[in-house]
Amino acid sequence: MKTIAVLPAGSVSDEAVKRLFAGEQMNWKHHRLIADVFMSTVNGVSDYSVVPIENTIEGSVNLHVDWLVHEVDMPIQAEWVYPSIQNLIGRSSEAAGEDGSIDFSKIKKVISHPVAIAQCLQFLRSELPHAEIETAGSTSEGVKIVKENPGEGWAAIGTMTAADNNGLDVLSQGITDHDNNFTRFLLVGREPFTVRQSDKQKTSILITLPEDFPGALHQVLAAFAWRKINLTKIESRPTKKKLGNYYFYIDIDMALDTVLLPSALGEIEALGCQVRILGSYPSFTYEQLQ
Ligand SMILES: O=C(O)C(=O)Cc1ccccc1
Repeated sequence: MKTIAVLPAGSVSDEAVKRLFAGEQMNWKHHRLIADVFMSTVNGVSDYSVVPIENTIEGSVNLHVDWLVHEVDMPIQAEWVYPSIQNLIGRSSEAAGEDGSIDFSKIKKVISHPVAIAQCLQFLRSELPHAEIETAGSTSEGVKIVKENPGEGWAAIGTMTAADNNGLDVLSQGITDHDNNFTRFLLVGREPFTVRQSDKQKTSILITLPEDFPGALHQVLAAFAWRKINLTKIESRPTKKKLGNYYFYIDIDMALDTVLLPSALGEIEALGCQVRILGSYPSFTYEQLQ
């Protein structure tokens, strides 16, 4: 049986990976922090780690991209999309106004994962401008902290599953600032993912440009363009070695063994660029996982 490292039970990641492996017997290893989720697979304790990498509202989760790029050398084996529906969770008894309805002014502190907080900023600003905001390692950790501290008037942002698991109330449902809030997750590990098949394959690469080469990025993009290779994402991130030095994180809509792609990467290397393959893997839409 395969072992999967993921943020705690009731987190968005935990709900998401259970959809990817629906119907399979797996051994789950829950970790409080994303660093521990990564290290579990690096150290051979788990077969795969689950990494939320990008969100409709927040864009890339930079901390997680940086872990993938700088801290570990573990290939991406699958990607899939899952909705992040966030809710304000606490105790109705502590948040009840005179007439029994929820009175947000009674909530003194809101605790959650930074990405979940970022997804609900407008809600927090309009409904809870007085509340202190505290970050946690995951949404489910925030909910657990609220459970463990009755009488404080604290609330968390998290999933319905976490509210149920901890016997807390949903004070406000669906509080993200935009509907259609989806998160893209990566499965990283040493072995290919074979539980499901997809007709869509993607490849992720990092490209570092040579210094003092005007037009280098243009030439890199040209190598893809004239072969009609579709890029689904390109993002620059600091190399962390020197201020102003960047690498490019590129997602390509094609498997690595498709003839055109190795030739494009060869051309890019011939320009003097460094190319690192982060993985070539099946991609699943939310609909495919129903
Ligand atoms: O904290 C969680 O529940 C996570 O899985 C991280 C996260 C937070 C917000 C959106 C997507 C993933």
